[in-house]
Amino acid sequence: MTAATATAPLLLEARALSFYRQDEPVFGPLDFRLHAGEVALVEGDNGSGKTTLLRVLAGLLHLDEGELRWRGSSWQRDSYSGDILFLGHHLGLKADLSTRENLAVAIGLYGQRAGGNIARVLAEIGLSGYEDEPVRRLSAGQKKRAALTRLLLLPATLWLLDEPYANLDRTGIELVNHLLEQHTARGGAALVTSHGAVSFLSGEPKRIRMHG
Ligand SMILES: Nc1ncnc2c1ncn2[C@@H]1O[C@H](COP(=O)(O)OP(=O)(O)OP(=O)(O)O)[C@@H](O)[C@H]1O
Repeated sequence: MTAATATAPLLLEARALSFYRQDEPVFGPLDFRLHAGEVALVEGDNGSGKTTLLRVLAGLLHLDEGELRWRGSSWQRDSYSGDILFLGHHLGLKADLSTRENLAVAIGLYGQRAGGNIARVLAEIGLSGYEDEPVRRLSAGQKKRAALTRLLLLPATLWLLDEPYANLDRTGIELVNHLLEQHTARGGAALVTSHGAVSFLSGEPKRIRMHG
């Protein structure tokens, strides 16, 4: 724990988490803590369970063993779902809707951060001129950017980002790091998986190792 996190509120605590498929262990037992203002890099080989862990935390898979606590209370999926934003391999975009329409759907489902503005956010994310383009006509990197706009508009405290840098060019990678910095500076936290080299703009992330 750094001096900064020593005083920051504890958001997420995982104790002896384990997950099995057909009685075969996928990961665990795993212990970690995440404070407000922290980014944790989830590390491990292909198939070590990084995506599975994020899906468990997002409430999409049932936890087999262990305990999860959120802000000091026992983890109840329904009670903190609005606090969590999961960005997975499948970006959760409707291909026939425009980027603007996709964002409106996400806001309708999860609410909107105070002061959020769709047009401004699309410009900030580098999608000016593509606001009304159906998502199926966007490049892979533009689709990733369209998905990332949710980070700017939805009100979550904990971001679960599975390979957020995939398909992004250099400015896109810097953009993700900038979003992470903004988010942690206002008390948010994030768990991030990445196979590529990650250079955080400042500081070193905490590391959660799926093996050893
Ligand atoms: N839908 C599924 N059904 C059955 N097994 C699955 C499923 N999804 C993943 N697995 C298995 O669970 C294990 C962990 O997969 P997971 O995707 O969590 O790994 P990962 O660390 O994210 O991998 P990668 O680095 O390749 O993205 C793997 O052995 C995988 O084969």
